Amino acid sequence: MLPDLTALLTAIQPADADAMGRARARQAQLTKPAGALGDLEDLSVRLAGVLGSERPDPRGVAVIVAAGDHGVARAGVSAYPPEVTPAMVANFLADTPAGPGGAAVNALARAVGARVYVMDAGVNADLPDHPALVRAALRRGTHDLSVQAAMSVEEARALILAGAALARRAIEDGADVLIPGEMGIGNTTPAAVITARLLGLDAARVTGRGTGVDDARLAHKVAVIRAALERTPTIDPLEVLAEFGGFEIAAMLGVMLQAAASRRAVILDGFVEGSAALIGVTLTPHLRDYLFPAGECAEIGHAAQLAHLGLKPMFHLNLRLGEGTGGVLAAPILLGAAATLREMRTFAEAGVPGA
Ligand SMILES: O=C(O)c1ccc[n+]([C@@H]2O[C@H](COP(=O)([O-])O)[C@@H](O)[C@H]2O)c1
Ligand SMILES: Cc1cc2nc[nH]c2cc1C
Repeated sequence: MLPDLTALLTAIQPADADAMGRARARQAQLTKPAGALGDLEDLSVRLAGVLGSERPDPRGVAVIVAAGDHGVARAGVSAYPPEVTPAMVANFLADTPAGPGGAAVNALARAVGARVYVMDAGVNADLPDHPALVRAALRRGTHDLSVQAAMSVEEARALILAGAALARRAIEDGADVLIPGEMGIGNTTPAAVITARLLGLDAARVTGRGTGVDDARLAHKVAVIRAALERTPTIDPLEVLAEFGGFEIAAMLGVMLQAAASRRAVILDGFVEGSAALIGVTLTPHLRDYLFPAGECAEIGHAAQLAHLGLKPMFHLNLRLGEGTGGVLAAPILLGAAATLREMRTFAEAGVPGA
């Protein structure tokens, strides 16, 4: 394996089991009926393990939206044309009366106080300079994964490291909760190929409607995904990423790996993020300790990803947008879980009978 990526993977250690033990004990003494905070209790204990404290006090929340285009998008697998990808990057950066960015992720991030970072990981157009645009593109769009490798392993590695570098910047800027997000017309196709290969599932079980393809396009999409899977039998995670992935998927993987190496929490949005996470846990199983799935998204195949990760989503809102939107919406839930451990009093402290 390549040395800098090896160092990043080696730095990912299991979550702090002692802190989790103390957090679990503390949750049991807080002023509420036993178990009454439901799934927030487990979330708070897992976050205690990530941040190494039974009173976790996460600072900021950052969403890193990586954009990339896909050769396979020309094969008719999406309901929208690839020109949408660079146009949406401009939308993420646009001046609007409400503030910077006119996309769903911008509006939701403003609503919950999350900071938005935007990366060109390899879109199809020359983007105008913008102070908030992080340039990491090696070329414009991947090759068509149904006929050849989407990218080289070297390109995959470079994008992973670019994602990791931007995650380090977000952490330096104050983020303890990181949300990888993505924009890329066609990218539910690479996500489905990666998921089918790493989970050993048939293409039809993991191929969803993405932006909303009709039945005919869905059948064509399954055939394109089968063609990709038949091209190569590799199960090596970096090769799977290079053969079938996208530049933004590689960048999101880098965000996840750096967050875990730096002991920060990662909120997982949808199916495309899930495909990056599957590659990540195949590279290093400890990554799982740092992942917090937001909602179960409407894309079929997401449930199989979450089952493989052994992680429970926080809500079911039938989101199927991407951009990190579900992750941003989940941030207040995770921060709320931390606040219970940190700020609630115990039965003994509050003098409430019934401990
Ligand atoms: O991540 C998801 O769960 C998700 C599900 C459906 C659609 N998307 C978004 O829609 C685009 C991919 O859909 P498609 O049909 O072009 O493959 C891409 O820009 C994603 O951000 C994302
Ligand atoms: C408009 C639009 C916005 C998106 N955001 C994420 N994927 C998207 C796909 C489309 C088509």
